This record gives sequence, C-alpha cells and structure tokens, in this order.
Amino acid sequence: MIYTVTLNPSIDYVIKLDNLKNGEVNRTKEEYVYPGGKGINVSLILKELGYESRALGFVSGFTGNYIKDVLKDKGLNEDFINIKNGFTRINVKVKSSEETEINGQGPNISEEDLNKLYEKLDTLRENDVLVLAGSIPNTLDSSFYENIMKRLENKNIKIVVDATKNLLINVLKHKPFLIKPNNHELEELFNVKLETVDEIITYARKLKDMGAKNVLISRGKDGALLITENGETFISNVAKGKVKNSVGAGDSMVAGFIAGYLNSKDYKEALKLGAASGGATAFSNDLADKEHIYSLIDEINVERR
Ligand SMILES: Nc1ncnc2c1ncn2[C@@H]1O[C@H](COP(=O)(O)OP(=O)(O)OP(=O)(O)O)[C@@H](O)[C@H]1O
Ligand SMILES: O=P(O)(O)OC[C@@]1(O)O[C@H](CO)[C@@H](O)[C@@H]1O
Repeated sequence: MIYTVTLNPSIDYVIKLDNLKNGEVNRTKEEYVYPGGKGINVSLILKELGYESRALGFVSGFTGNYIKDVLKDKGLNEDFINIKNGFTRINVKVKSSEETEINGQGPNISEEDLNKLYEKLDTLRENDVLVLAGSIPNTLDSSFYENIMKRLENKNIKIVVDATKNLLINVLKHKPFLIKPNNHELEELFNVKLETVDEIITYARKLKDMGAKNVLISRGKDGALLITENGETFISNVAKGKVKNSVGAGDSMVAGFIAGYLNSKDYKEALKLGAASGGATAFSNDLADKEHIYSLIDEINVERR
C-alpha cells in the first residue's frame, strides 16, 4: 500500500488577474478552490495513474471538513485525524504576470493527536511506500520527519520525502528512497547559486552522498534531473504547453515517478512519467488528469548524462 502524510493540508484558493497592484483593490478574472497540500496532491495523481493510496494527516474546522468532503467525492481513501484546534489553512495562489503564493501556518497539533498518527504509521508493512510531503506546523521541530523514519527503520518501507531546509537534511542519514527538492530549494540547502546543469548535478550528488538513495531535482520549465541509487544521472526535458497553474507540478512529478517506478522498476521510465505528470499539471487549472498526462509522455526525452 502507498501512504501519503500531509501534516499541514490546505485549501488552495487560486486567483487569476491581469495585473496585481499592491495597496489597491484588485478584482479577479478567474478563481478556483481546490483541496491542497503536497501529500494530498500526490495521492490524487497516484489515483489518476491507477494506484490507490491512503492519505493521512490532520484536518480541522470548516476548511478541514471541506477537504475531507472533496476527497471523499473523488473516491480517495483518506484517513485524516480531526483536530479540535483552529482550522486547516487557506493558501492563496495569485496568478498574474508572476505566480505569487501566500501559504498559511496551519493549526498546532497536540501530542495526543500526533500519537494517533504514529499509531496509524505503526501499521505499515514491508514493501509499503510512504510519502512525507510538505511543511509542518511551527510548533513541531525539524526532526519530525526524521523521527517517523527512525520509528519505521528496519521495516523495509520505501520512504519519499518532499520537504525543505533542515526538515529534509535531517532525514538524509536514514536513507530515504527518494527526495525531490526543486533547484531553488537545492540552492537554499547549500546556500549557493547554481547556474549550470553541471553545478546542479554536483550539489544533487552531495545529497546522495549524505544518504538519499535517489535524488530528483525538479527545475520547472527547465526540466528535471535524477541521480539514481546506482549512481547514474538522467536528464529530462519538458513537454510543451501553456502554463495555467503550476501549483502541484512538483507533487505530480513525485506521484508520476512513484507510479512509473512501481510499473517498471526502471528509473528512466519513472522520470519520464514524473516529467509528463508535472507538465500536465502545470498546463491545467487543477491537478492533471490521466489522459492529459499520457498525452504528453511521448514528448519527454530522458537522456543519460
Ligand atoms: N512550465 C512547465 N512546462 C513543462 N513542464 C513543467 C513546467 N513546470 C513544471 N513542469 C514539470 O513539472 C516538474 C515539477 O515542477 P517544479 O520544478 O515547478 O516543481 P515544484 O517547484 O516542486 O512545484 P510545486 O511546489 O508548485 O508543486 C518539472 O521538473 C517539469 O518536469
Ligand atoms: O506550505 P507547504 O506545505 O510547503 O506547501 C503547501 C502547498 O503550497 O503545496 C502544494 C503544492 O505543492 C499546494 O497544494 C499547497 O498549497
């Protein structure tokens, strides 16, 4: 079974306008509301690609109820824990000449509620896949994902981590199956500016040396590159299309990679389906659907470096 954990889900309120003017009343041209949060997005795309998963995490208040209702309507297997504190955040995504995102903090999670999540995670078995994705509430410290990995050590579970800064660095020594920072997050991790593909490869390899089995670096419209557990390096181009809303492109890439790997056990195929999934989501208002993803697959070339 595949499990995704979204500690901090969101409602994504996506608004489009021609020209955002700070300090003035702006009017939207288009607006959309979606359930969001990285693990949830991964689960939704996995479902499109034929893989059932169980979405875990915490929800609260009216926004949390909305997320659970929509996921239920979409037929997603969700097992979110309802918390009494506050309400699930609303993240605002403004699409104007640039894409601007304002992500909320999310409610605090009590020790008692965290224990409920640990109990669910304790039921994971050999060969399960676990995706730990996205930010965590401010009150939790950056060893949170690491502690989950420690708890599951020796169970032979493939753990995928999509996180930033120390939350990501701290898990590396526990050898996650896959990590997927984007190129900006890679720069931030090492406090460097990376101009060329070779420079990006050098720093991606450092993450592998620090413990990650497979390192996938997404680069938006510039494609992606993968360092595999066998030490191979693959580079992917992108599909062509008009960007509508790239929120969730990275999560779609993670889901496509997992599905592609489970289909074939071949990292090149995994990267290919990941790149098609990321592109299809960038070219959609909502997350991509299956037809769209597969319509882009022949445009993706993956080359060994
Ligand atoms: N404009 C685009 N055109 C084609 N493919 C794209 C585009 N943007 C993203 N993709 C595909 O999706 C992948 C993931 O995108 P990106 O690097 O933006 O992820 P991200 O920064 O993690 O995104 P997010 O946090 O919004 O989910 C890219 O590596 C690429 O394959
Ligand atoms: O604040 P976080 O947890 O880092 O990211 C949350 C988020 O930006 O990630 C998803 C896109 O990847 C969105 O659905 C959601 O709003």
